[in-house]
Amino acid sequence: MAAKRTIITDDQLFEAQMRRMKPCFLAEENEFAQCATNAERINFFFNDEQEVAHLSSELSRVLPHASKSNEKAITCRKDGNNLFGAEKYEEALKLYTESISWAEGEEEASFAYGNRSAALIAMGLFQECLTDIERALQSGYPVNMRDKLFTRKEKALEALKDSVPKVKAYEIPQSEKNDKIQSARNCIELKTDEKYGRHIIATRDIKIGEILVVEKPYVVVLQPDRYSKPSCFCYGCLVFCYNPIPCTKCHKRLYCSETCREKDFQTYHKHECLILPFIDQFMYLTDYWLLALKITLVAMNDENNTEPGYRSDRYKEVKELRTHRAECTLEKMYLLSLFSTKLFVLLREKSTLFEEISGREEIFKELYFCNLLMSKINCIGMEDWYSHSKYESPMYGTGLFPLFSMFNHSCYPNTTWTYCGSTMIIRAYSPIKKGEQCFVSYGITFSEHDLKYRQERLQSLFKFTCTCKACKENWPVSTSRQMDWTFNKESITKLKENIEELTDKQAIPPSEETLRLRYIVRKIFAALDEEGQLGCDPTIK
Ligand SMILES: C[S@@+](CC[C@H](N)C(=O)[O-])C[C@H]1O[C@@H](n2cnc3c(N)ncnc32)[C@H](O)[C@@H]1O
Repeated sequence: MAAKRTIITDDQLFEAQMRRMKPCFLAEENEFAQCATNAERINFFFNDEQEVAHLSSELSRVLPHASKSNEKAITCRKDGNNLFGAEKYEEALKLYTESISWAEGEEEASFAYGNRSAALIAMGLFQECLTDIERALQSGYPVNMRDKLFTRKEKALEALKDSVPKVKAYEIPQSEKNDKIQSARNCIELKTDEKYGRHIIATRDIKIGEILVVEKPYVVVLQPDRYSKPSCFCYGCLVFCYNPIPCTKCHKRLYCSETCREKDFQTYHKHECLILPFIDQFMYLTDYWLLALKITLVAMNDENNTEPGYRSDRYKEVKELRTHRAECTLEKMYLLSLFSTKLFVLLREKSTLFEEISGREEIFKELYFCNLLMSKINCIGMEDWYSHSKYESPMYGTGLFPLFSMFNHSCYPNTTWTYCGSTMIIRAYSPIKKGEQCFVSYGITFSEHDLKYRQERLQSLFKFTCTCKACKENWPVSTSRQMDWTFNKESITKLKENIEELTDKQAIPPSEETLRLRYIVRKIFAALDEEGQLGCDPTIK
């Protein structure tokens, strides 16, 4: 969903394809309209021999890139050594990671693990250093060179002796867990009515800063920008780590641990890995299509947990998320089916997916198409506020959070969310009274966008007319940009005067100072979560 809640598909690319395909659509429109199910729509192309032959020949012209190469591994390791010699440890570390991901065999990788452990200890990352020393030893690091690893190990152990482990993740305390909603605190409930569909209601007064939800995603994917160069983001769970390990088959995907690698490989990457060398050639297959593929593969292996209540970790809830299928034009369905077919031909020719799902192909096609539509309404671009400066975009991933998807939109929302790795934390952004609905913003707020823009966007993307207070009363957009705020005595005094307004009085429309304060509050939430330093009491006093 736009900006913060990002639309995953590249709309302009899609529009361009629509224009290009218009004559084909018009020629086949009536025949295509006869298809009754999503699977039939995909089969309209998938069973068309001419179409498939054309796609296959496109594929046969593609030269796959090398997956592993010792030559590249050695070059990266040597370049890393030069940077290490110049005391540029962080840059050296990246090259050692690259060397590890290119290495064809364990022996070559062992050298880079050993060297990376030296960069890690120099950066004060003692635990990571110890892990890499173990990896180097297990991969066959030469016996006659092991002494320096053992010396380094002793130093790292010594440094770790008095350190306090960091709290890495927040969990809702057992006594406050919601017994009907898996990822929620016991201060909200799920309701349904005609105007809002399903929505979230506060079951008691909630103070600003209180945590409402701590939700693990059903599926996440890493933003291409974060894996195109070797970085420190885990492809499986998106956490930041300094000493990732690569997929054993390709150099393109890195993981925080063996467990994460194995889990991602078994559910998804074993198929993706085989089509990766070809995927760049099919520019229309953006990460949006791969996300829908990942959701579908996870769903096909869903063990059908029958526990009562609303759960974030099963397909039953995902299947019931909105798709707005009825509002989708025939032309759009035509194009979505055609593109899905292209992905399926690629998977059939280059991966073992279709053999594995033999007998369940039609279910797969049906689910894939639904997930494609559903992702657009429900998946969310994940943004980090602090660590992104080195990357092209603050977006580091895209995720599907089923409970988050139960929150409706307001242009002046009373909740906001941040991330700790791939876990989402939703907090009260203003005080919420018992019985009030909890809203998030779908990236469209009254302070940034005027009423006309908001209504048009929300209608075209999410198919509803917003009736929040800001829309009904046509509040003016903010005159000063929130980003312009700077810390100084005067600005802090002004903000202090407005804390009461933010926490108790709720002036309507809110003043510029209150808007700034909300912005700062959100930054504080993000800083707490990104650093993984959430305390025991998540309420701001
Ligand atoms: C992510 S879902 C939210 C949950 C949804 N109400 C449901 O029943 O599944 C987004 C959809 O909810 C509806 N929606 C969201 N905010 C709304 C609002 N303020 N008023 C009415 N409908 C809203 C729209 O249909 C939108 O496409």
